[in-house]
Amino acid sequence: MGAQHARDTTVLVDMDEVIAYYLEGLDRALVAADPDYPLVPHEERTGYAHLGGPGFNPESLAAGMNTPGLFRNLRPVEGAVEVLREMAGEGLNVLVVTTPTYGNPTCVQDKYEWMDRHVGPEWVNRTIIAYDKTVVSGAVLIDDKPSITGSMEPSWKHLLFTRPYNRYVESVPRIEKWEDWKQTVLPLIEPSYA
Ligand SMILES: O=c1ccn([C@@H]2O[C@H](COP(=O)(O)O)[C@@H](O)[C@H]2O)c(=O)[nH]1
Ligand SMILES: [Mg+2]
Repeated sequence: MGAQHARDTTVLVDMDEVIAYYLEGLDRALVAADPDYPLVPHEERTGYAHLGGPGFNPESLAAGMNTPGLFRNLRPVEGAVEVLREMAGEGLNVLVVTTPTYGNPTCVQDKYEWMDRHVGPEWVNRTIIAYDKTVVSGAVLIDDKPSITGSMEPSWKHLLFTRPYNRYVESVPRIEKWEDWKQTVLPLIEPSYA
């Protein structure tokens, strides 16, 4: 049996900070692990890895990141679930691609359960949990991380999902909010969709 979808019509979508508010959940876990943890206001984050204020304790950060259940309780980003369904409804092959937190004992299961609960059971097997996103084939990857590298030359074009800490990045085309998906995603995929 041949492949059902062409790479050219495959849209890859990141999870943390793109469809689910990871940092909100992390802040809750950090304060629970260490009530004195110096949280960084999200608007003041200067980079992807800026997860602690002055004098933060790396052990507290690890305890927060590895808190069981952290990934199960994240709030969906406004419009994200609707757009995932809308893109799929337009015939695009939509896959969610997300990096796990290795030290968090429930991260992988939580991510699948989150997809089941918020997007629908048919999306569980559309969810790829991978450290190396470059091995996943697609036309576009919508991701908030400014630089995504791995073992391969990616097949996809990176569309940067705007978050406060990546607003200084100029080298990557961006999508500001989910309602802009048609103007930003469609021109990067098969011309017949644009
Ligand atoms: O601002 C952030 C957001 C996430 N992380 C860590 O990365 C993974 C998820 O990575 P994706 O690139 O969104 O797939 C998350 O589990 C955290 O461990 C981060 O360090 N900073
Ligand atoms: Mg992300």
